[in-house]
Formats: sequence, C-alpha cells, structure tokens
Amino acid sequence: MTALLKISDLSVTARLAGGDLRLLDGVDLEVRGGQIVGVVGESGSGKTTLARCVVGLLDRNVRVEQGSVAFTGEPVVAPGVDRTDRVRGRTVGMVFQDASRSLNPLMKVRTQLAEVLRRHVRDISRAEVERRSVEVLEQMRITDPARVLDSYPHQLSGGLRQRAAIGLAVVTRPSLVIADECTTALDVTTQAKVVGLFRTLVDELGIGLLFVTHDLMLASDLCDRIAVMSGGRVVEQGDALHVLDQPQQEYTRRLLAAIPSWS
Ligand SMILES: Nc1ncnc2c1ncn2[C@@H]1O[C@H](COP(=O)(O)OP(=O)(O)OP(=O)(O)O)[C@@H](O)[C@H]1O
Repeated sequence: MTALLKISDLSVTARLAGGDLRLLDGVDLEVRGGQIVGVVGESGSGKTTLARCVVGLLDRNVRVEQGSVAFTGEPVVAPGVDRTDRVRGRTVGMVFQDASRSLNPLMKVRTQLAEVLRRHVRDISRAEVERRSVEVLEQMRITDPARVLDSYPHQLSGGLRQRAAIGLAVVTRPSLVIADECTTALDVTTQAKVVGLFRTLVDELGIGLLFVTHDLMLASDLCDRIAVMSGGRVVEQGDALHVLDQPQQEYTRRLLAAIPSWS
C-alpha cells in the first residue's frame, strides 16, 4: 500500500546573515491511512519545521536542499519544487497549537466552514454546505452545533474553539491531518478529549495523522508510531510501544527519564 505521506531524505536549510543553518537533516518518515504517527522531541529539534515543510509553509529564508515529500506517491516538495497548493486544505488538513491561527477571529464558524467547503468542493449547494458543517461539528462531539456555527471564535471556550479548528481542518475530508502542538494550550481534561477525538477520527474515517508534540506521555497515549527528533534529525522511530519500552538511543532514554511518572 502506498503511504499517504512519504518524507524521504529531507534536508532543509535556513539562510542567515552569518551563513546557512541546517534545520532538517536527512529526515525519513511515513504516515499510512488509519495510522497516527507522533513526532516528538525537545524544543528546537525541528518538529514544526518538518510539519510546515510538508505543507509548503516554510519561512521565506528557508529552503529545501535535498530529498522529497510525496502524498500518495505524488511528489509535492523537492529542491526548487513546491506543489503543496494542490494538496493543502483538500488532501491535507492542518491544525495548529493555537486555534486562533486556524480560525479567523472576525468570522463566525459557519462562514469559515462554508468558505473552506466552497473553495474545495466544486458546485456544492447551500444546503449541502449547511449539512456538512453540522455533520463535522457533530463528529467533533459538539452537542450544540447550531450555537457554535453562529458564534465567533472568541465566544467559544478554548476546548470548543480547538474542536471547531479541527472541524475546519477535516470538513473537506482530507486523507491526512497534520496537527502541530494542537493540544498544548489546553487544560489536561480538554486535552484528553481532543486526543480521544483524534483517535476516533482516525479509526472511523481511516485518515492518517501526523501528530507533532513535545509531550512524550501524550504521544505514548495516542500514537501508533513515534519518531524522535533531535537537532533536525530523526534519531529513532518505530512502533510507539517499542520506542517507549525499549528505546535504542540515549537521547530517547533521556527524554523518557525526564518524565516524572515514567517508570
Ligand atoms: N526561519 C528560520 N530561520 C532561522 N532559524 C529557524 C527558522 N525557523 C526555525 N529555525 C530554527 O530551527 C530550529 C528548529 O525549530 P522548530 O520550530 O522546527 O523546532 P521545534 O522542535 O518545533 O521547537 P518548538 O517545540 O519550540 O516549536 C530552532 O533552533 C529554530 O530557532
């Protein structure tokens, strides 16, 4: 089976006044349908750069030096190549740490969902927009979708806002979702709900999820596979249980040792 997302030997460099800085170094990673792959590592290890590179959202001073990113076998990122506009929002949905980066504060949730649907689903009718908007909020386990649709983001609690942001990312029925620290700003209870929601979405819809987090405990709860990053490299990857129970690398052992409750 072709991987939904295949990152091969990806190296990325930032141009700085003092010279070039390697941000990603020979990264290999795959995500398949129905699979949650966690990318973990300390702050500055390159997780966000990897997530952004995959969807063509690199900073202006950053460029791909080597390697490629392919969706279902189609290369979209390579040195001098960026075809991510073909997949962004349609094949690939994105959720960021802060719902305010995904949601427009000046628009009601209803308008935002409608805008995304109209952009990506050709000739969609007004009734179908409404039906799919309500449906996606119900999938997000939102009990009163009508109220949320008629709300501006600031009128919602943090947890509801983040679920609406996830709804916005999946309303076009993408095959892959990239979530970058999207539960970090939430309290522990809400975080658990959002994580449970992701598991259900992946299991029910068969999507693939690339879940970026600095939180190894969270990754161990949610992910099927884990890739551990350090200094722009994937230093270890494999089945989540295997990586966590029998880490092969000293760096992973140190990350685990830093979790107070890990034994
Ligand atoms: N445009 C840029 N120019 C120069 N350096 C950059 C740029 N973007 C990121 N970096 C550097 O690359 C390194 C990796 O950053 P990145 O944000 O990918 O790490 P991260 O693992 O996501 O960390 P965090 O969890 O703190 O967000 C950091 O040292 C960061 O300062």
